[in-house]
Amino acid sequence: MKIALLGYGKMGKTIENLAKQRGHDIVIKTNKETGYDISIADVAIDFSVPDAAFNNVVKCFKNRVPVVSGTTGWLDNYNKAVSICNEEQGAFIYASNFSLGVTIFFELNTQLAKMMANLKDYNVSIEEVHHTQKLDAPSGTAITLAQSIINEHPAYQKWNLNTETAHSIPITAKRIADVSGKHTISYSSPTDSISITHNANNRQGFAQGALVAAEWLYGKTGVFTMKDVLKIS
Ligand SMILES: NC(=O)C1=CN([C@@H]2O[C@H](COP(=O)(O)OP(=O)(O)OC[C@H]3O[C@@H](n4cnc5c(N)ncnc54)[C@H](OP(=O)(O)O)[C@@H]3O)[C@@H](O)[C@H]2O)C=CC1
Ligand SMILES: O=C(O)C1=N[C@H](C(=O)O)C[C@H](O)C1
Repeated sequence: MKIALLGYGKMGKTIENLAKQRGHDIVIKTNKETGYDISIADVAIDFSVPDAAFNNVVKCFKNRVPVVSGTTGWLDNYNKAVSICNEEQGAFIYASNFSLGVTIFFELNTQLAKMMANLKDYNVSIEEVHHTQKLDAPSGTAITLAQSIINEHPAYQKWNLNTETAHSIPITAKRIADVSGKHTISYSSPTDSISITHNANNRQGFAQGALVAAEWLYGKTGVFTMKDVLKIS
């Protein structure tokens, strides 16, 4: 496939290397909003910055170029993007975390929240740790995890960053040099605790998941998730 990389930073470069190994051609790599013709690409992969992602994906929809986006911190505009994608008959996959392990971890989190829903002694908390260049906090992955718990657990209605309030899931965000991404969900009672953790050893897993998603999306129309790509029911 001819791939456009919208965002050529840490992730863009990691995806470029893996895409070449998988036999793809990189026809656009850009850190800017303008100055390229997106229609020459078979598929676009957006790992840019929160302020740019919405415009990047809309440009792809309007040019009927399927687009995979992993950029976090722009999800207030996600529903608008979905509407435009459907109007323009585009193709779109967004994931706050493309690693195959996290796609499974999201399912474990949902199942654990269901099991904990009636156990009033346990309080949940989320911790995420990332490298110091990360622009957004909490991470997109932590927000996805919190939202799934809120959907399943009657005690929680919202999440809070670095503060604890009633009916709220506390999320702690830590920034430590060179950490690719670590997420832990903990349920603690006065007598014991249960934690599940996903740790990204490097960025290869995110890149692999994004490329698998792009290969799957090519030739399709509609809005999908990684559960569709990996056939998780
Ligand atoms: N979903 C997932 O699995 C993952 C998501 N991410 C997310 O992906 C995003 C990128 O991460 P990462 O590569 O580490 O970040 P980087 O900062 O290394 O790269 C982002 C790049 O986007 C560029 N950029 C700025 N404006 C635009 C624009 N208008 N169009 C295209 N590119 C632009 C920046 O250029 P300049 O420096 O010149 O401003 C920079 O090179 C983040 O939001 C991060 O949270 C990261 C890893 C995994
Ligand atoms: O910025 C990053 O690096 C990452 N961002 C994503 C997020 O915000 O969840 C995914 C991953 O944890 C790496």
